[in-house]
Amino acid sequence: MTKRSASDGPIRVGVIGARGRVGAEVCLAVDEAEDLALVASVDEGDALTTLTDARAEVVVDFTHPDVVMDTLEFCVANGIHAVVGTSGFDTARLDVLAGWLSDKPELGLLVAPNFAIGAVLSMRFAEIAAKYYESAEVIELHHPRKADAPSGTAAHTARLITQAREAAGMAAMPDATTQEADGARGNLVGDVRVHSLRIAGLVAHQEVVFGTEGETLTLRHDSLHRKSFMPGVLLAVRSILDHPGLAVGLDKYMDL
Ligand SMILES: NC(=O)C1=CN([C@@H]2O[C@H](COP(=O)(O)OP(=O)(O)OC[C@H]3O[C@@H](n4cnc5c(N)ncnc54)[C@H](OP(=O)(O)O)[C@@H]3O)[C@@H](O)[C@H]2O)C=CC1
Ligand SMILES: O=C(O)C1=N[C@H](C(=O)O)C[C@H](O)C1
Repeated sequence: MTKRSASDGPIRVGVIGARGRVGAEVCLAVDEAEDLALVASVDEGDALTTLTDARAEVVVDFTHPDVVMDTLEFCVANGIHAVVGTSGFDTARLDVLAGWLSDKPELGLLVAPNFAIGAVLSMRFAEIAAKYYESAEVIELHHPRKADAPSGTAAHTARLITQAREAAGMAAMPDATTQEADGARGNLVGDVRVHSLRIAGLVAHQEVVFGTEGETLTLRHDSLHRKSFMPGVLLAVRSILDHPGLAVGLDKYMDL
């Protein structure tokens, strides 16, 4: 793959999930950006060859956890960089992606649990705070049409906190619960309890609650509109050509 230069013109972008809640916003944002060209809009029922026919250089995927892996296999096989917002990535899936990329080291593949800049910062702040507090739990609140629980952002946040606590050699969190109704204490991701709310009228929100003797710290982020994800998506599309390999989290493309 030869290096791209400014004289090559706008970056050719394909959007997958283009008629969805987030994908439709991505199409608008790409269309409005002078340095980007929306060359393909793909949704359920459309052939992925639409992307290769349109010579897309970068795809942005906001679809569904059940379909995203097949799409990414197609992109990697066809040398298309991928910016992925779709949730549902666990370690096993990330390992599969890394395996595919081993034959295509020049390709960039970003899996970002959340593109809102405040959410990225909030995850970083949670990672920093983790070693100072005995207790930490995550509450994520989303619109009721969301397919997956817990959210990708909450799972990623919980893993970051778990890793930071492990690195600091912290003891288990205090919790005297011995009798528990199913789900009452949430879902355990790593060492962290995650509680998922689905409420009509909401978009995407998260609180991370830390506590220790005599004080608590609450980190809260609110996406009030899906436009909140667009600056991060555009940053990723513009950066991915210079970031070969698999990256998890938009922070990998930021100066954090
Ligand atoms: N990382 C981030 O910052 C964010 C991530 N997300 C994640 O993005 C994903 C999409 O969210 P959202 O936009 O709300 O969901 P939507 O259901 O509104 O959009 C998904 C779109 O993908 C389409 N689709 C389904 N299957 C395919 C397929 N095989 N090929 C192409 N398109 C397909 C759907 O079509 P149809 O409706 O006909 O099935 C729909 O138009 C979710 O996993 C969500 O968690 C959401 C917001 C931010
Ligand atoms: O489905 C959503 O809406 C969102 N999904 C992502 C997630 O699972 O974390 C990102 C954001 O929370 C919105």
